[in-house]
Amino acid sequence: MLTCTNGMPSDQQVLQFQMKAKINSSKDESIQRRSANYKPNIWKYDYIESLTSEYTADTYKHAEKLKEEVRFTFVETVEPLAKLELVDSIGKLGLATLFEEEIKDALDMIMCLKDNNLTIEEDLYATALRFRLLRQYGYNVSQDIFIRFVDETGNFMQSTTTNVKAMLELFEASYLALEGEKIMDKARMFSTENIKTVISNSDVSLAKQLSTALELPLHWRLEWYNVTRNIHEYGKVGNINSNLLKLAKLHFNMVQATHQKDLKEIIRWWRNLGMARNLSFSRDRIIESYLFAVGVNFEPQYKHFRNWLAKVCKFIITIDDVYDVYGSLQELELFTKAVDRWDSEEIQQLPECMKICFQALYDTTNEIAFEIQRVKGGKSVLPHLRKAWENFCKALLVEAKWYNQGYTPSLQEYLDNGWISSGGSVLSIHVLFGVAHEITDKVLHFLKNGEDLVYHISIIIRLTNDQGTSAAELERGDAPSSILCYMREANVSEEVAREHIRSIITKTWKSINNQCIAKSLSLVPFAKYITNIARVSHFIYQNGDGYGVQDHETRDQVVSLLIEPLALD
Ligand SMILES: CC(C)=CCC/C(C)=C/COP(=O)(O)OP(=O)(O)O
Repeated sequence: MLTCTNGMPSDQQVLQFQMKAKINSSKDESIQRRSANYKPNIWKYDYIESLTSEYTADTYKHAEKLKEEVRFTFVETVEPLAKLELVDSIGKLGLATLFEEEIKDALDMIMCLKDNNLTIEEDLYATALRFRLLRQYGYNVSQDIFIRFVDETGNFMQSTTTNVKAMLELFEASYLALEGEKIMDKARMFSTENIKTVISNSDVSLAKQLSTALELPLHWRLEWYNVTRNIHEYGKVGNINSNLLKLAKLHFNMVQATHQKDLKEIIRWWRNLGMARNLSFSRDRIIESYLFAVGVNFEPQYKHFRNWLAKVCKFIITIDDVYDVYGSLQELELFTKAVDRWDSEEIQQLPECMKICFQALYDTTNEIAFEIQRVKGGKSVLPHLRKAWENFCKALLVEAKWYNQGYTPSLQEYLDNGWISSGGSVLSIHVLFGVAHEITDKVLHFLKNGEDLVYHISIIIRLTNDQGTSAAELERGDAPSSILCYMREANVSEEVAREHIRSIITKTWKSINNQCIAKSLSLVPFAKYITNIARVSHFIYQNGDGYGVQDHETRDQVVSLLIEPLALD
């Protein structure tokens, strides 16, 4: 364990830890390989491959009937606040993709409303809900709708604090802020403080609900990852349209059944590839990689997309382990060169497992490029995929060099490289091609046009990953993380550095909101799915290394999302 005086490691301590695990840079067999001590995979592939879930034509007919009933509920619901709550429930129950037109009609109508048409009694709650939903669906509503809750000093009025529901909704709304929106900054600080006060004075169940909200705002969460919990909560409260709840359960099970089929295919691919056997130092986490892909896009018709993305996640992690755990600097330089030239001749001098890794990356990427071409048609994507892997490996090499030299960069220097080593660009480019209907010039144009969005999403991955994994990495003596860089640069404790990193995450989300809302990028489907990458990352690293360590939230999420169907009644 790294023990620090005043919470801060000394230069000597940091160096000691880095040296303890330093890679021997010779290439002969006596090389002293490191170990990250990753535990073996916990999932029984045979069991997952044996899962069956049958949905008959009758089930589909029943779901269609329920859909019609819910459509009718949209027509019947005329009161604005009730309409907003319906749209909110539909999203939280994972049904938004079934009612896109109805949601658009409802929000178009809400967008045109004058504020005083909303229920006076629940004014702040209704206003905040309206703001959040409109921005979530890409409408550029102004922060000024909150002005009437603010006093002459610019602060939110204390009289609003008595309504917990309103405070919570204000908190959620504040995370859809754009850069420079002062009222929304005040809203975030004011609601956070008040919710903390309520937590200290409330019963266990309310305190838990509020603490969960404070941990991660809705805007940073994936609706699909929370769907079973929401179905359960709505069922408990009991004040929800029963057709909506029935449809949500049925829809969830039907989607889960398609995911199980995809997952079996991925498992077969992974087992045949034999990488887990040959690269035993690396994390054998194919199920978590598939969960990642489901988080980015769960919609059943995007089967190919999930297949490609799960493979990409798996390679990001494996290659990261090759650079962080296994390879000597000389070996990593050769590996990077091979990826750069896309040529297996370059790897002949490498250890067997690195050859296998390169060959598997090479074959899989060529296959994905070929399949994208076959399924979508249009321009060739291979040069773009290659470039993304090349940049990723080059960024990992920079980190390996820092590590070898015992060098800790400034936070900015670290981030200038770390956004690329986060894998954000590799993931985003596959998302872009994976959801496009055809690879046209317009799609390729997004590679330039969407650069800022990809950068900010990558920063979120990098920082959430560092928040979740830096403690273990520090202990192992890995390359520096953003937290260590800031601790050393600003000479502050780990706690202060973590707070600073959290504030950069909040700021980065505002830039993402700017891209998606102010520049209307959220109307482009790619942007929505690319943004989901950041949300998956928040989930995975929220309480530690949810990817590498399989005994926490990620495992529970795999079970509830991919393995266990919901009881229908
Ligand atoms: C699941 C996916 C695709 C995550 C993307 C983030 C990433 C590059 C993780 C690598 O593992 P790590 O935790 O060892 O990170 P690093 O070595 O980059 O700090």
